[in-house]
Amino acid sequence: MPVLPETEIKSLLAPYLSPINSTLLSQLSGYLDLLVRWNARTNLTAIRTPEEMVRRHFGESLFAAQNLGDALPGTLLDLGSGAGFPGVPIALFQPTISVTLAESQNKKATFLREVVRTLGLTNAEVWVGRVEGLPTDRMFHTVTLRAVDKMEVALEAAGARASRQVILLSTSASQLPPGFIVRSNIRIPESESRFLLRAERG
Ligand SMILES: C[S@@+](CC[C@H](N)C(=O)[O-])C[C@H]1O[C@@H](n2cnc3c(N)ncnc32)[C@H](O)[C@@H]1O
Repeated sequence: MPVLPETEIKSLLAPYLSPINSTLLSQLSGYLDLLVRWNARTNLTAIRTPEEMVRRHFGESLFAAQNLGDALPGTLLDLGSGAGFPGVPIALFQPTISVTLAESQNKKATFLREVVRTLGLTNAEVWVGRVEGLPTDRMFHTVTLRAVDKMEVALEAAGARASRQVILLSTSASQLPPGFIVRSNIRIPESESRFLLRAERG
């Protein structure tokens, strides 16, 4: 039995992504099952209910994927991916992008590998470790950041790896990596104070 019926996942996601195709819906359902099961024994996310996981984690990530659309070419680094947000939903939504999920905590990286394997995500790979440890010449068109602690340090690492743009899913646009300019800043649905910000290399 899935944790939530697909019809319920679809209606919870409606403010963030609509319409939603049946392949994506079934992949998200599989992802949710894994997340709930793993989260019961190892702490991957502080959000505990499946409904909130769908709204907050899947919804915000898919909202970014849909709104950025053509602005998401080539390669993407999800810095501090945690349980896969926003990188995994973006990889599911846009199979033409090659996504690297970077996560320094082993238990979360192990979960990410399981997600990639179970969902058959051929356009995603997992980097276990801090992004600062990636080969120095490894650059990405886009770097995404969501809820990463020590934002100043994370922004510097993001700026060093992004050849084109950084995407922030956060409460504030007060900080950006040096040399980047805000191109768009959209409020996330069902939230008063969370924004999807895109900043390009100036
Ligand atoms: C609060 S979690 C958020 C995870 C996810 N982005 C989300 O929105 O649910 C932040 C994650 O970033 C990881 N992290 C922080 N700095 C990192 C770095 N420099 N390289 C790789 N992972 C990092 C931490 O291990 C942690 O799992």
